[in-house]
Amino acid sequence: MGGQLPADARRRRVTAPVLDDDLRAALDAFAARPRVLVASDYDGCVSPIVARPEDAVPNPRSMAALERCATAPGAFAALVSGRARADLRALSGASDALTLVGSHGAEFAEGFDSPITDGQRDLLNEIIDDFRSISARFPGTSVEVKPISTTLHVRNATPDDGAAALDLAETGPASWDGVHVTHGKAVIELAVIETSKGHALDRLRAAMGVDAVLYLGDDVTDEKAFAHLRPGDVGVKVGGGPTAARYRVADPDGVAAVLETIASLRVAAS
Ligand SMILES: O=P(O)(O)OC[C@H]1O[C@H](O[C@H]2O[C@H](CO)[C@@H](O)[C@H](O)[C@H]2O)[C@H](O)[C@@H](O)[C@@H]1O
Repeated sequence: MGGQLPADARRRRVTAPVLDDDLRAALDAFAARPRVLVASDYDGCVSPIVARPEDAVPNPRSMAALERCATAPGAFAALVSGRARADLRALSGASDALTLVGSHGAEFAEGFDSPITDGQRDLLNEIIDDFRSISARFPGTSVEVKPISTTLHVRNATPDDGAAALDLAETGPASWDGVHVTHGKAVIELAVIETSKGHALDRLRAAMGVDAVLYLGDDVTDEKAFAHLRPGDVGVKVGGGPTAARYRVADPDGVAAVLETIASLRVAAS
């Protein structure tokens, strides 16, 4: 039939998106560096975006590839997520070989750099109360509570209700002193300390002593990570939208293809 791909190519498209030549060349060069860190965002990258945050299961191909990277000589692997670190561990099922950073880059295995003050704890509780009042008014919205932040989810609300709920959050607690605002996919998130996935990558780069970093991300918060990449690093934006990343894949299957490629190259090299 005119224009139809051969059966093996159709199968390949479903199971393994082909990486474009520029990205494939960048991955080859990256994998040849002596010490590397392979890091990815979780939601929208290793896991597809789903209706309920608690249902965000990982793509097993991506997790297997990350685990292979983590145990290959000279390679490290990390998940850097907006999730609470404990939730990230539970959802991803990551082994201890993987480095997990939660709370948008602020929460490491050792905890936070400095514990939040009593004043910040009170502020967080006020924001949570306000979010809960907003959520009670708009069906389909929900509130996620994390160690230093809270998220108002509107994915399951009608467009009008979602917009109204977000507007109340913006004009309410998002405008309070000491509150740090992150916009995401059908969410607004308010934190009581500043967070940065870019600073998290800097810290991992120094601690691991790596020559290059690969980072995959799909959301606004990942732009802080892309902004901290250096020559020889590889930034991969997942999906559409403006980005500072040089490369792009379409979706979590593309993420799996990137991670499997790096894992195979590193294992083959060893
Ligand atoms: O940095 P990430 O790992 O990408 O985390 C960002 C936020 O992800 C979660 O929310 C997003 O994914 C949900 C599940 O697919 C989806 O329902 C929601 O609409 C998305 O915004 C998570 O719940 C947040 O806490 C993270 O900050």
